[in-house]
Amino acid sequence: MLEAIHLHKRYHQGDIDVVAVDHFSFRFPPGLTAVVGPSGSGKTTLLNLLAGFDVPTEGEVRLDGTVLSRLSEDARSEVRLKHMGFVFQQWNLVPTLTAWENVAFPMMLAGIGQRERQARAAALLESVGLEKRAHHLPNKLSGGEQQRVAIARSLALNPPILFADEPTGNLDSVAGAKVVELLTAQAREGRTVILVTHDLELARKAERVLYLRDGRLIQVEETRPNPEIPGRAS
Ligand SMILES: Nc1ncnc2c1ncn2[C@@H]1O[C@H](COP(=O)(O)OP(=O)(O)OP(=O)(O)O)[C@@H](O)[C@H]1O
Repeated sequence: MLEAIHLHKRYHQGDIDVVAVDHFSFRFPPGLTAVVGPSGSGKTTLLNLLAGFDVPTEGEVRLDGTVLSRLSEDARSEVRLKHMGFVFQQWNLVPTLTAWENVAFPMMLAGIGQRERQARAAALLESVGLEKRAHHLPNKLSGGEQQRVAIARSLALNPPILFADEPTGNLDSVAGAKVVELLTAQAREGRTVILVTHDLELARKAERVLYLRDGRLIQVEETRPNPEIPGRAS
């Protein structure tokens, strides 16, 4: 379980202090949670704190009880490798590697043997509908296809948590809808998926929407009942 407790992040910009995240507390349950807010409201800073890329000025992020900011940077990298997957607005695929090699790459870093890498990369590309594009280089794929490769890659080590920061920002609406469908499918499988977006329509496809303003969590909207929670009407 990923949990933010009184998370606070202040930056110094010259003589002034900027509060990017202001005493944010939330427990992220499994399923799809969207984070929305205007530009500068702290969405990316929040994501960086939750993933342990950055450390808070006050407060803490706990992952299954472990406080991320008390770990060394190396230990936080290890936690990310084992527990978190990332999908960004820019697909960040390695341009000289094929779709298949891009998906297999994190598995190589994690020391997974070649046969298992082959089988898992093939299954992941199939799950995003790209088995026929496995041997294409990224520049031979459309933006939507590249993003689907990035999703397959983010799942390579089977992380329980998936962060997606504006994953549809560079895509047309059809390709964007497909990406959100894939993220929703991951959430249904029990992953904790955190989607940062400007797009309210997209956000409302999530089970809950967190509204940020000036770094503060101003509203939590439950958009649809979670069928996993007994006793709630569907
Ligand atoms: N490294 C930094 N140093 C100083 N100020 C920063 C830094 N990173 C972010 N900020 C400030 O913190 C605030 C929140 O920024 P952040 O990028 O988290 O917002 P955002 O909601 O992700 O914006 P956008 O939607 O435009 O990406 C802004 O006022 C920004 O200028």
